[in-house]
Amino acid sequence: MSDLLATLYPWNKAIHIMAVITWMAGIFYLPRLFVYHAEQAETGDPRDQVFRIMEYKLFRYIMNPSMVVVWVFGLALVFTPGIVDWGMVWPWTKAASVLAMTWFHYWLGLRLKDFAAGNNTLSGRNYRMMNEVPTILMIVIVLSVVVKF
Ligand code: HEM
Repeated sequence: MSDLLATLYPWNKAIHIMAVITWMAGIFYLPRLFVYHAEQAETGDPRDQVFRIMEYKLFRYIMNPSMVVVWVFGLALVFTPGIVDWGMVWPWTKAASVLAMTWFHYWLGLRLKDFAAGNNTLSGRNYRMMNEVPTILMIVIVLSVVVKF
């Protein structure tokens, strides 16, 4: 198994990075959709329906599958011999940040359900502020895996 993971390492990393790109595209875009949904579309308005469809499709068909692929191939990299040294700091900062990113993903899913039920209580400003969360996490993750402090 270890030999197979070592052989597949560059492929697993390539797939991991491709899935990261698509997951992050959704993670950054969905809160922006929520900003405009909260500010520009009253419940029942035709624009409300369009936002609901855009948000649902982005979450269900892009973000959910991408997140699963990121996790599967990320864990394959973790179990590849010689890749992660748990005596260093970077695997811990990366692990904490990816768990927080995953929490953020599910938090967006809950807000999506609020909009779908006409129960959104957050303002455009709230969503703008929450948009900073994945930005900070992404910076910590990339520094962790590239600088490897
Ligand atoms: C969700 C669970 C995740 C796990 C378990 C995971 C795990 C890993 C591991 C073990 C590596 C290999 C590091 C190496 O080859 O030295 C890696 C590479 C990488 N990861 Fe993740 N990762 C996850 C999510 C993410 C996320 C959310 C991002 C970006 C926002 C990300 C960005 C990267 C990048 C850019 C690399 C390539 C680094 C390089 O080779 O220079 N990963 N990941």
